[in-house]
Amino acid sequence: MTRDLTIAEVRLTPILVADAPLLNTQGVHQPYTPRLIVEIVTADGITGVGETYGDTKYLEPARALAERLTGRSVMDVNGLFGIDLAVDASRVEGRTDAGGLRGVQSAGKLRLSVLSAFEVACLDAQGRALGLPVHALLGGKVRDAVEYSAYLFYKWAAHPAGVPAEPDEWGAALDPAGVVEQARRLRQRHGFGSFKLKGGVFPPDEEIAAVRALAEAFPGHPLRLDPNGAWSVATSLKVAKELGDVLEYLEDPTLGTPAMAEVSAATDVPLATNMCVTTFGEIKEAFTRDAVQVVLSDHHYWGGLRNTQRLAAVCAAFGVGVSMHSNTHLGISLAAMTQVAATVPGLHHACDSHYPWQPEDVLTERAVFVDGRVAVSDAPGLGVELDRDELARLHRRWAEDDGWLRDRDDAAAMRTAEPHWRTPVMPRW
Ligand SMILES: O=C([O-])C(=O)C[C@H](O)[C@@H](O)C(=O)[O-]
Ligand SMILES: [Mg+2]
Repeated sequence: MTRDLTIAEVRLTPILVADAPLLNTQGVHQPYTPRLIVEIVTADGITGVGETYGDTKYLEPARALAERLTGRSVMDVNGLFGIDLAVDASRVEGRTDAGGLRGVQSAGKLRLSVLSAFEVACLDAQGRALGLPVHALLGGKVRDAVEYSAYLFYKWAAHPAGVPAEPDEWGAALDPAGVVEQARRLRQRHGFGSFKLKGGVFPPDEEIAAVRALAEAFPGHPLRLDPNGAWSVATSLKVAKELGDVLEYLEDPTLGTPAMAEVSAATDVPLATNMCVTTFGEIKEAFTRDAVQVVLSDHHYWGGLRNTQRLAAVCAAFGVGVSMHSNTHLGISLAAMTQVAATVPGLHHACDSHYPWQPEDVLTERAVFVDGRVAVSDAPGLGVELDRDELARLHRRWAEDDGWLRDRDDAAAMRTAEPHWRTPVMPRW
């Protein structure tokens, strides 16, 4: 049967999803975070879905792109990336994003972050039309399940008093015992075998103590610590020395490729990054200086699933490991991450995912972790179905917001509890 894969309609639905009071070096997560759900509908009535950041700066170019897609084919993904998509560079150029902790912002990265959701939606639609899973469109899976790590956060028991929020079931984690307890619960619930602690929140000695406590509680399990560049070179080396025997890798201990290269030259602990290598243009300097040993890809800002595969190929050529970074995301993105991760031969580290922290989703069925792994779906497309009632409910929440939650800002969220808080000057320690 011949199908008409012409794009007939594009639907964009910005939503606000509940988020826990997770701490990072910039501040704390807001009680709700913006995401954008993209639906691409073909003339035949097949709908493909994608997901990306939902802040205003992403919504504006997403709307402009959506308007230009009708009449094109969902098969024309190369053409999609050729569309001249204007983004307002003055909103991003040279700035660090206010919560995402994904390195320096640029117009190019913003553009790719938008395009990635459309690419995923096109691939989902293609797969549904052809009766093939997305991994088959990407060359085929090399594994049947993708391993994820438990993403541990220092956190408050609740969002600040007076701030509307959903109930939190996890409690506080503000010291080594709290971190270990959180790790135990995440492992119990999802079977995770490796653990990543989001650091840069407390002075390094406290975070070293938390990682030591994890090593005692989970002997032999891979551990990572990620302060998002909050440390100087000297502090990074001190932490590397003290934790070298238990760390799988240290993630972005310090900011920028030159400083990472200095740390890397003086320690045997592998360094991972989702901050100094975030675009193809940043690879050459980082790899030739041996600044990083593992790149944490993120299909959102690397520009989709095919670019993730390209990144993995470049990493393989340089003998650099590859794994995946995560921001707050829902099940569409988890499905996309799992589909592409299934196709990457040299994926030797468990991927990051915030998904366990998201009590809400826009899918009819939540993704499940078994032994810390998500099974690779062989159903057509991404293998997920939208829950339209839930999508509408989360969109209403976005529509009714007065604007303060529509742009993620972890420092602003922190100020609701600590009015004098400012985004810290780096390095903090
Ligand atoms: O460096 C990382 O792994 C991240 O940036 C992940 C997230 O942004 C995380 O730190 C967060 O959401 O607070
Ligand atoms: Mg990181």
